[in-house]
Parts: sequence; structure tokens; C-alpha cells
Amino acid sequence: MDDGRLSCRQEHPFLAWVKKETGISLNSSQQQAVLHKDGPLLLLATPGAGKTTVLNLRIAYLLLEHQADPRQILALTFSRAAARDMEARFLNLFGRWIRQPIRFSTIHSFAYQVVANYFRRRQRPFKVIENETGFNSKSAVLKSICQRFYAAVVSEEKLEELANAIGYVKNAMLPLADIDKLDFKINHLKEIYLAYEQYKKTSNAPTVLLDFDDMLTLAHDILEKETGLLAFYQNQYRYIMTDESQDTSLIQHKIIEKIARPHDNLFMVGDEDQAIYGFRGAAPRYLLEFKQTYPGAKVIAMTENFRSSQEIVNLTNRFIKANQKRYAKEMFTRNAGHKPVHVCKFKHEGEQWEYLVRQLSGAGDLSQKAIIYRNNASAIGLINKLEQRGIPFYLRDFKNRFFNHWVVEDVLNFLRFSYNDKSTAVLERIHTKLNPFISKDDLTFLKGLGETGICLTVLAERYAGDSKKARGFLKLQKYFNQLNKLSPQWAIRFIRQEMKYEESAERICNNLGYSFDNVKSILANLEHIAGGLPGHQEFAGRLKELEKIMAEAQNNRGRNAVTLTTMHSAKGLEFQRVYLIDLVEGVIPGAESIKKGNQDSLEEERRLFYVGMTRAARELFLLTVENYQQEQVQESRFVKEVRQILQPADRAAATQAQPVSKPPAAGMFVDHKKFGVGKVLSVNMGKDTLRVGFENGQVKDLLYSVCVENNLIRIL
Ligand SMILES: Nc1ncnc2c1ncn2[C@@H]1O[C@H](COP(=O)(O)OP(=O)(O)OP(=O)(O)O)[C@@H](O)[C@H]1O
Repeated sequence: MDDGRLSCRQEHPFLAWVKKETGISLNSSQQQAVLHKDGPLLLLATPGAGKTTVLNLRIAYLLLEHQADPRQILALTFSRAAARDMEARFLNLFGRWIRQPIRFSTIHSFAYQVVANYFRRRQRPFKVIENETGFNSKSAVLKSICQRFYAAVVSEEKLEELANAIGYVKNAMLPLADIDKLDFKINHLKEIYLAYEQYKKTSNAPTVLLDFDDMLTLAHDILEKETGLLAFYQNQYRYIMTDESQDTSLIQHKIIEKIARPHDNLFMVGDEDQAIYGFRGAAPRYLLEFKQTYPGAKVIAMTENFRSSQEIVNLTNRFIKANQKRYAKEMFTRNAGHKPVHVCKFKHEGEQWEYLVRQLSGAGDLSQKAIIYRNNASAIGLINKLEQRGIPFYLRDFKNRFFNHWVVEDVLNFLRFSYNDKSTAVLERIHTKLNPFISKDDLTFLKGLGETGICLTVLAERYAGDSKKARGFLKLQKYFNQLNKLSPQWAIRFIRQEMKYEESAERICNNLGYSFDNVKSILANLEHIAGGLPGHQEFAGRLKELEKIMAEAQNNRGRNAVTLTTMHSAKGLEFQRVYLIDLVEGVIPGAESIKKGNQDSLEEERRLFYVGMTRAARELFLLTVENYQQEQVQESRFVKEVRQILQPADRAAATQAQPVSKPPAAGMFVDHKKFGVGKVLSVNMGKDTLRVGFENGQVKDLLYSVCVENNLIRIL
């Protein structure tokens, strides 16, 4: 077994000093890596093997032992959050001794420096439009180009897909001719791409507009052509280090390659089993070809996991082996066993959240706990619940598109119109989603009357000669009259089903290439949020409140708060206890990967699951549900595999961990399969009864055990 710590060879003074000051005692492969001074080195490691730790120790080694100038060091990683985390860890270990700043940076930000330097020398103005607002922002420009091609407004999610596709082309350095071969479901991708590039070059001349990925393309071209500038960076950065290199894209590798020459003092750290950004053009293959690019390079493997318990390491080591495209490696740990890995199945998300709340209430230091999910959509209902139950949380890297999504706007406008049925302005916002359809001509007619009558009644009169249509409008008006008498949760379901909003939304999704699954997910989340709220105003207010809460929760880093993060953003982090949630087919692996049935894409999903699991140091909980967003689902194939891998003892624990559903308390809302949504008026467990008042006014006494046994009710 590889154990430099037990070796009786004399210890290097720097390592002895590190041990004394930081308590870190390195194994032999870590020692070799830390003490590596010159030449290319690839450190291939498993999760928790100390990659980031070693990288930081090596920086300290170069500075303290070899008196390297801190300005000669460039430490690169894939995201701002990761660069911040790496710097924080460095300062925590060595801040007392090394006071000069070190450049911990993303590759994008390094590329920005090159581009800015180049334009400054040429006195040419440029502007970064990535996160701008206004008509020249990246999203506004793409939106207006799409509108030209699609003759329709493009949704935020489609825009994100498009931006990913454009980014992919640049990161993977694809020739234009290959765009059509890409597996993105975007009509006119090539034409939009070309129009976008053209716009940035010419629309604001002489100012050049650039997005983030243009920085990479441009930095690469500049370093290729401007030998003087290239020599400047080559001289400045004598030691280059890259963390999480499996997620570095081809163009990023090429930039790094250029500035590392001729010394090739490149220290590249990565784990191809944690490559999770293939969809953005990451090139993990580059790691496998390192020796061809840098002949004579040293390659060190680190397979000892210092983070996780025996149980977690054994499980995850076996789990990842099912992937074909990887280096064979055996991760091991000398850490003690702790607790079996738990696999828990719940009826639905509500029950899963209840379980999480119970687990986290009074559970000590929350900063050491994380809830990790595949998609941000999993966070919304969970956050609603955590906030209601007073559990503080830190929301990491959340892209908040939920509250501004057109579906949310639609639902609010349906509710608004139910109170203000003379408003043509509100009607105009939803007219294409109503049944019967309201034409532009109808709207012009209504506007001409100046909001004097109830819109739908006026239209019924207008179409008096067409009795079917007239009846349709009157029925719709009746629905709106009913809508404002329903509780918010029931009202949303009414909009979805009775008023056939889902049908209209599906039609729109099909026409414009939006994801209907996403629409259903948003509607389900809205129902969750509405659950238990008495009125429509409270519902609209709660949405506003949640939006604010979620923005604020992004500042809770480092506080006593449970971390909520996607699997992607969890990379590089560790927690004593980790819950992976919503582990169902269609979520992880995602629906697209399943549909494609493509090995590469399923392998990436497995790696994502692996990244999630390997964040856990001592306790790992895998949570799955039978019903996800109101539809019956299968548990994730990865959960099934985990069950098979777990030893019998673990399996027993997994079974024990099945939650027992608690009876609802008075005041809670339940959804009964037959009677619909109702409020629990009283509970008498001695008599096994629940008294529930339903939306239609009926009050029923239900036998609780019968409801549970037959799966008739769920708590909302
Ligand atoms: N030699 C060591 N002795 C004790 N603990 C160590 C040692 N090396 C690393 N660690 C600890 O192990 C944990 C994992 O280290 P680190 O985060 O550097 O690993 P990593 O390889 O970057 O992980 P990942 O790729 O999974 O994000 C950290 O808590 C770190 O402090």
C-alpha cells in the first residue's frame, strides 16, 4: 500500500514543516507531486485524493522553498466559485506566511486579461456583453436574431440551449461546416450563429462586442499571432497549474499550452471520472493524451481517498466502474467505516421534504450538510418547505429563471383576469392560451369598447350568430367566475385541467421547440408553493417573497446553513453529510440522455451521480420518490445499481430508512384521489379518523389507515 507517511526515509524539511504547521501528513504520491518543481506533470486522481490540497501545497512549496515570485504563479480553475474556494483554502493553510496575492483565476478571466491587453495596445474599444442588460446584451441580441428566424419570442430556456450550443462550437473549436452535425435540437443553428457573430463585429463599430467564449477564441488567436504578447505572458507565468482539468475545453487547453511553452512548467490536476461538462465542450480526452502533448511528462496517480468513510468509498468505487471510457483505477481509503449508505424511497417529493426537514431540525452544524439535486427545479418546492420550517440554507450558484418564466406569468394573469374580467390588457397576455381561442381581431374589438363590459360576455354577444363559439366564451367566463372562489392550489389545478391550459402550453412548446416537461415541472412547483395558502393575493405575495428569500440565500455561504446545490455546482466541495434527492429516471439520468440512449451521454450522467455521492465524508443519503411532480416515475437506474452494490448489512439499513408517513395535522391540506384537495379540519387518531373539508363544500370523515393502505391521500 502506498504510504509515504509510514516511510522511514528522512522527511523533506518542507513536508515536515507542513505537517507541524497544518497537521497534514502526505502519502508518497502526494509528496512527489508537491515536491515537483519543473517540467510538465499530470496528477490523475480519484475524488477526495487531495488534488486541490496538493495543488495549494505545491504553490507554497514553490514560494517558500524556491523563492518563486508570487506573480509568476497562475492557478487556473473552471469557475469563479471554484477559484474562490481554492483561494480560501490556500489562505486558510498559508495565509499567515504568504501575504502577497496569488493569481487564482478562471481561464475565462485570464483570457479577458489577454484580450484587454491586446485591445488597449491597439487602442480599440471593446465591450463584454455576456451579463449586460439592455438591447446590446447577449440575451437581447440572441433573442432578436431568433425572432427573425422563428417569427416568435424565444423562451429563456431555449435561449440558454442556444447559448450552450454556440459556446460548444467555440470551446470545441469546431469548424463551421460541422455545426449542422451537432446533436442540439435548435432549428437554424448555423444561420443564427453566423448572424450573431456578424452582429457583434459590426453593429457597434468601432466597438467590438464580445461574449465570454469569444474571450477564449480571441485570446487563442491573439496568442497565436502576436508573438510579443505571447512572450510577455510566457515570461510572466513560470508556473501554471490547472485544477479540475477534466472540464477544461479544447480551446482552453490550447491557450494554456501556448503560455506554458517553452518551460512547460504545467501542473495539471484532474479526474476524468468527474468530467461533467461535455455538453459545454469540455475535453477530458486531453488528459489521456497528456504524454503525447508533453513528451517526458511525469504522470502521478493518487487513489487514496482522504475524505470519505469506508462505506462511501467502497460504494462509489464500484459504481463508477460501470463506465467504459475511463482509466482503470481503484480508489481506496484508510478512513474508518462510519454508517451504512442510506437509500430511502418516498411516495412523493412532499414526503421527501418532510423527511429532510425532520433530519435537519436541530441537527447541529448545518454548514456541514448538503442537499444535492440534478436540476434547479428540485430546489423550488424544497426551499419553500425549508423556509416555512425555519431551516437556514445557502443556495449555491442558482440561476433564477423560475419567477420570470412565462408559465408563472400566465398563471398569475389567469388569476388576475378572474378578478378583473373587463381588463383587455390582462386578457391580451393570455388570449392565445384560452379555449376558445381569442383572435387579435377580437382584442382590437374589445379595446375599441374601452373596457366597459365583461370581455368574454361581450365576445359571446359578438358571436351571437355562431352559437358554438358564443357558448364557448360564456363557459370560459363561468370558469373565470369559479376560479376566484377556489384556493390558490386548487385554482392552479383548475387552470391546468378544466381550462385546458396544459393543452395550450403543450401546443406552444411543440411549435417553438420548448420543453413541455419543464412547463409541467413549473406548474407542479407552483402548486406546491400554493399549498396551504388561503387566497390568491397570498399566493402572489409568496412568490415575491420566495424570490427575495432565494436571492438572499445566495449570501449564506459559510454560515450555519445547509447547502443546496446542483450536482454540477457541487464539484470540488465536501460535507460531512450529503443528501442526493429526486433520484428518478428522467431526472438522473436526464430524460434527454435516456431518449438519446447514447453511451457517452449516459456515462456523463453516471459521472454526475458519482460527483454528487463523493461529496460526502461520513454520511450519504440517496432519496428517491414514486411520484415526481405529480407523475408516477421509476427510481433512477443508478439507485437500483447502488442497492445491488450495497452489502446485505447496508441493504437492511436502507430498508429501515424507509420513512413512515405521519398523519396530517389539523389545518394541513391533503389531496384525496377521489375528492380532490381539502383542508384537514380535525384529527382523531384514537378513532383513526380525519375530518376533511373539500373544495366542493363537502365535509368527509375519512379512515386514516384505509387512506394510507390504499394510497388515497397525500399531504400537500
Ligand atoms: N494527506 C492528507 N491527510 C489528511 N487529509 C487529507 C490529505 N490530503 C487531503 N486531505 C483532505 O481530504 C479531503 C479531500 O481533499 P481535496 O478536496 O484536496 O481532494 P480533491 O482530490 O480535490 O477532491 P475532489 O476531486 O473530490 O473534489 C480534504 O478534506 C483534505 O483536507
